[in-house]
Amino acid sequence: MTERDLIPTARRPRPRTYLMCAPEHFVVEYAINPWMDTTAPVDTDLAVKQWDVLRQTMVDLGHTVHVLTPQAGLPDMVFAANGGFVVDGVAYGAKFRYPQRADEAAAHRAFYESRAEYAFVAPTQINEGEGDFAYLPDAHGGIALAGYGFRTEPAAHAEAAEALGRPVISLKLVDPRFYHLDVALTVLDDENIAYYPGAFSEASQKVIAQLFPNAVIADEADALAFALNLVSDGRNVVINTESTAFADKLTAAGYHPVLVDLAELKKGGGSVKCCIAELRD
Ligand SMILES: CN(C)C(=N)NCCC[C@H](N)C(=O)O
Repeated sequence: MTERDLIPTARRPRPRTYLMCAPEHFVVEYAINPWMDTTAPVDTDLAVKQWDVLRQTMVDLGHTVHVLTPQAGLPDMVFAANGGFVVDGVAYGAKFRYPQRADEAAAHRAFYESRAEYAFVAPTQINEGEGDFAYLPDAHGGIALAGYGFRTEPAAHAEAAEALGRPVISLKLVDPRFYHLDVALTVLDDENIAYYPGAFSEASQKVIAQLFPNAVIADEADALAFALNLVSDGRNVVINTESTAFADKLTAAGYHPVLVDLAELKKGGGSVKCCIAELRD
């Protein structure tokens, strides 16, 4: 028996393909979420160094990382998870809520359209990609979870269901500090999640509890540390260094946390997951 045989099947790592974009032009010059303070200094060089450690960490874990070319004038482009939602090679494109980020959508679209393995579906409804969509291939036959309330329109959930041919469960976000689904809920493996209940309406809390009775529960302090803005390959969970308390909860649940410092990018209102789109092809 090998060490791998001792890991429950659901918690075995699976090699993934990711899309990232270096924060070469990262600054906080507008405020479109409660974390952004245009008066606080930002060290762009430090942001690039921290991002590169994250990119290298994903490569060292055995994953494939594609990178987009960063564009001047698009300081939030580092948050590449917002550019689309890809399931089984179908890339449902993003349509950003705020004009400051609108031009990022074209860069993501060009990436998908340049690669034969993806079929791009242009959105008509406002949606911020994996910021508000998550996918679990082995839960309930393969379902997407989708947030609304701050950024993505509920109509985009129906559009995504039509584009991807998967059920999409709409969940209402109610706390502006957790303005995207991916700062309130995360996919840990192909069938289970972690989430902070207080970020959701009472009705949505009931929906999540019914679908995921074994979910790992985060508290407010975990959520404020952006602990849920993590990326898991099913076993290795890449999470920011501020989230040690939640990392301990993940270890207790059988996962393997890998800590990465992304403090500079938190000034833009994002962390690990925001920087990484998963390309499920
Ligand atoms: C998962 N992702 C991508 C996020 N949660 N995104 C962070 C976006 C931050 C940006 N300043 C904004 O407010 O749009």
